[in-house]
Amino acid sequence: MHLMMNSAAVAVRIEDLRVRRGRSPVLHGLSLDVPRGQVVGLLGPSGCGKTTLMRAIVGVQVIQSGTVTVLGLPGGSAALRHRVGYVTQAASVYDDLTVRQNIDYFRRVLGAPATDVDRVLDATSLGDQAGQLVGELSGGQRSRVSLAAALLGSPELLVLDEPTVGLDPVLRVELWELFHRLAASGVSLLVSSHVMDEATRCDRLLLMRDGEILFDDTPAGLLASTGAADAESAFLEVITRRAEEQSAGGAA
Ligand SMILES: Nc1ncnc2c1ncn2[C@@H]1O[C@H](COP(=O)(O)OP(=O)(O)OP(=O)(O)O)[C@@H](O)[C@H]1O
Repeated sequence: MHLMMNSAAVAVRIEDLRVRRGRSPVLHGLSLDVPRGQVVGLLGPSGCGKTTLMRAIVGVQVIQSGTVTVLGLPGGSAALRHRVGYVTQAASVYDDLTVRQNIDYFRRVLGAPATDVDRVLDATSLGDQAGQLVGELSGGQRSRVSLAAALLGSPELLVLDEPTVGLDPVLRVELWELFHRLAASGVSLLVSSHVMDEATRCDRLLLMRDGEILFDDTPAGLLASTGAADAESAFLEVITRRAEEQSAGGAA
């Protein structure tokens, strides 16, 4: 059962959300809260619906039914445009501009202060690449340019779709440190991953499978409630229990 938090403490509230993509139902009536000022991990296998859920939160996904409330407003409201940062899996940056030119371009579009450029380059450890063309960067560096652009204007909610894919372990650790620094300053983050060892880096976890949230608690809560030694085995245990519940429900 989904337990509701006090709405002032919630950055995102989703109630009974159903989404179809093409002819297939992808999200089957899911409900969840993302608390403010925390790093919430959205973990689940490829194709389970993580991107679809994130698209619904940022307001670019047509929904079938249910409600999505973001920072107290309906998801996708014009008033949220500058308050929510979204980074998709494909880096949306210009290859023929340098890192700094890209960031400065997005800063002007947003109307963010000029001082933001160095702040976001610094936060994403891109200072040394500032003068390089984005087309000449590695995949991990390119995705950090997208993340830097999303930090412009200091959004209150960051929705990050697999931001650590393709990064080496040192950069992954640095990015998670950045996420926690942002959370400590009051930013709410929803970060998707299909790498289960990232689960322990989150304040809270949403485990997703086949368009459903199977688990919503802290990493410590996940290990305690399953008795598993690591997040990967815990997820498998959650899946097994869910399958048992379903077959018991079906048999009743
Ligand atoms: N444009 C689309 N049209 C129809 N179906 C789609 C479309 N995009 C995604 N789907 C389907 O929706 C389901 C959920 O996809 P989604 O991209 O949300 O999953 P995901 O968990 O983010 O996966 P990944 O980790 O691989 O990115 C999949 O079954 C996918 O085939």
